[in-house]
Amino acid sequence: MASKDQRLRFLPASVRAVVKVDDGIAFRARTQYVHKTWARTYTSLPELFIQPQSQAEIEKVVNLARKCKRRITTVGCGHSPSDMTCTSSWLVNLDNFNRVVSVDKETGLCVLEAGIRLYQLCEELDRHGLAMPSLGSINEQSIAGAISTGTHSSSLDHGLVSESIVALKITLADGKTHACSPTDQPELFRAALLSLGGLGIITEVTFQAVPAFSLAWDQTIDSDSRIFKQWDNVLWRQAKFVRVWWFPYMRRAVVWKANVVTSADLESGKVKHREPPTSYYDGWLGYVVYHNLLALSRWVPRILPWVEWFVFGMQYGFGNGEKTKISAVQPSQKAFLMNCLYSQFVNEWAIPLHKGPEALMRLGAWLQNLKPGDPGYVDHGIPFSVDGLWVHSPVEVRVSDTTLKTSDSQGNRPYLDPTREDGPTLYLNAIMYRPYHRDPTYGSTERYYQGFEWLMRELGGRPHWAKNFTASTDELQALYGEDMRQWRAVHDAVDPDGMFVGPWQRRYLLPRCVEDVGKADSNATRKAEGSIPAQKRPLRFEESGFKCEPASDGGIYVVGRQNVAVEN
Ligand SMILES: Cc1cc2nc3c(=O)[nH]c(=O)nc-3n(C[C@H](O)[C@H](O)[C@H](O)COP(=O)(O)OP(=O)(O)OC[C@H]3O[C@@H](n4cnc5c(N)ncnc54)[C@H](O)[C@@H]3O)c2cc1C
Ligand SMILES: O=C1O[C@H](CO)C(O)=C1O
Repeated sequence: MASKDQRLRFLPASVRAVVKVDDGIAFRARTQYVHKTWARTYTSLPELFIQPQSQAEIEKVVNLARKCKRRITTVGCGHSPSDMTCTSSWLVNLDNFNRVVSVDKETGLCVLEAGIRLYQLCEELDRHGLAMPSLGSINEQSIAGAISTGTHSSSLDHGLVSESIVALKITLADGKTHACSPTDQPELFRAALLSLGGLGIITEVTFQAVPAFSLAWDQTIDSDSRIFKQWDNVLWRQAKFVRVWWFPYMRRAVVWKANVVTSADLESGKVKHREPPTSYYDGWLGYVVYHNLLALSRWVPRILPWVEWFVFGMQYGFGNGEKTKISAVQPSQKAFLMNCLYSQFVNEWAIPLHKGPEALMRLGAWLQNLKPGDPGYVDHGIPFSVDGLWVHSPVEVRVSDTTLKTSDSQGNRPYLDPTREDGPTLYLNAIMYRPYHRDPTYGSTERYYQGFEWLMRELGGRPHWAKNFTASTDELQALYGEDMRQWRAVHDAVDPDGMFVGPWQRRYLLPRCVEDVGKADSNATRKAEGSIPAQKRPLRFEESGFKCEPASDGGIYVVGRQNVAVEN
């Protein structure tokens, strides 16, 4: 193992002098760590990568950062598809602060160190006859990362993952760890429940688990017109968990639905666990075929409607209805999971549930360039050309209802919750894959998302924070109104010097700020934004004072500056 001096040898001498002081508490930091997001879409080179193993070590990191005037970004496992975990300053990761502190089998309340991954949590809960009430598509995320972005599953009986958090602890810029809950510092609690890394380091959560359960699920494929007819009364209420993948060119959709199997039925043997049927095409072959067809479509994008027909026909069947049905019975923590395939861009918005058929019909009419008289034609109204635009499949269609278990009055609704406060929410997630980590045909993702976002905005949508949306701070302020002001008020009180404001947080959460722009490094003097010569302005993300360059292995290299968190 490299000595501490070796691990820190690339630090500026002034910083090295501060972090080397031995006070008996470990500082597990190293330089030259390359941070890549899961999709390898974004890369950055933090000055330090730090993996603390105890609360005291976490507090020490914050105190040292303050002394060294460094900003802190926290990363879970980097599964957020955006550059929200990219920094050139200090990157903190709690993979080694991931224990289960306590489990109460009777109440289901568990105290967890915040770095625990969801798969570790599910395994640990299962040992105690407990489970997470619901899961999204994967179980890789850290619990802190999942709640911090508003991660959700698909069920009208559930809201965000954060609705299962009944209390938490967060280490703030003062270097102290604060406890909060709906009754203890409720403003801090509501701000921290969905905080996008911008408040402090969440170190511990109290999680409400439920008795372990299995799911009996089935999956069928049908035409979207039939699905739209059932939308309001049947589709989303026919089972406890329902999720849909919509194929814009074939105008078909896969409907996956699952109900809880009673433990009595499992114990008596009336219902038995069984895996779904597989065909020769599932698994490796289907994975490789789709990947290579997507790669080919980078050069010949017009094959994409055919690829959609072929790939999903091979996987789910070319017909519609009952004959396409498959089913299984699995423990919940397995049944929820799906193979999310390849590196991807994802742009997901939350709109009112009842607007779903309109949204998909208009999106379909736009993407297919339908004309009056064509089957499925509606006036989409999207003011962007679709000429030469071909997109990937599917669009994920999911639901939640955050009004059942959270509210302002109960003190547990996150200020930055993007879902509806007046009823069920529909999420539409537009996926564009990056085959072999290469972007789709030049400009196609941007144009797809331009049209998609325009429609989502028109239908009253708000973006999923983790994904690849475009919105200005002013727009987000308008979309969240008083809630955004409340979040900022908490932020300004607990992090007045912006220690936890990385480039992403600056870009989206705080009012346009001139202080960073023009700073080349920590010694640079402040400049008013207006005084920066045009040619020196970074091309993208200019309000964050960062620039982004193409990375040599695909994706974007986020180049930052060692911004000081506190002025001398
Ligand atoms: C394949 C795939 C499938 C996905 N499926 C779903 C899905 O079904 N539903 C859904 O809603 N989303 C989904 N997502 C998005 C994913 O759930 C979120 O991006 C989640 O935040 C990732 O967790 P993470 O641990 O990787 O966090 P990161 O991406 O590392 O971080 C996310 C945010 O949390 C902050 N953060 C992390 N740890 C802490 C901490 N200890 N204290 C304070 N802040 C912290 C970070 O600073 C950052 O702002 C999916 C993403 C992928 C790549
Ligand atoms: O962001 C996400 O990626 C997967 C889809 O591939 C998923 O379900 C998300 O949410």
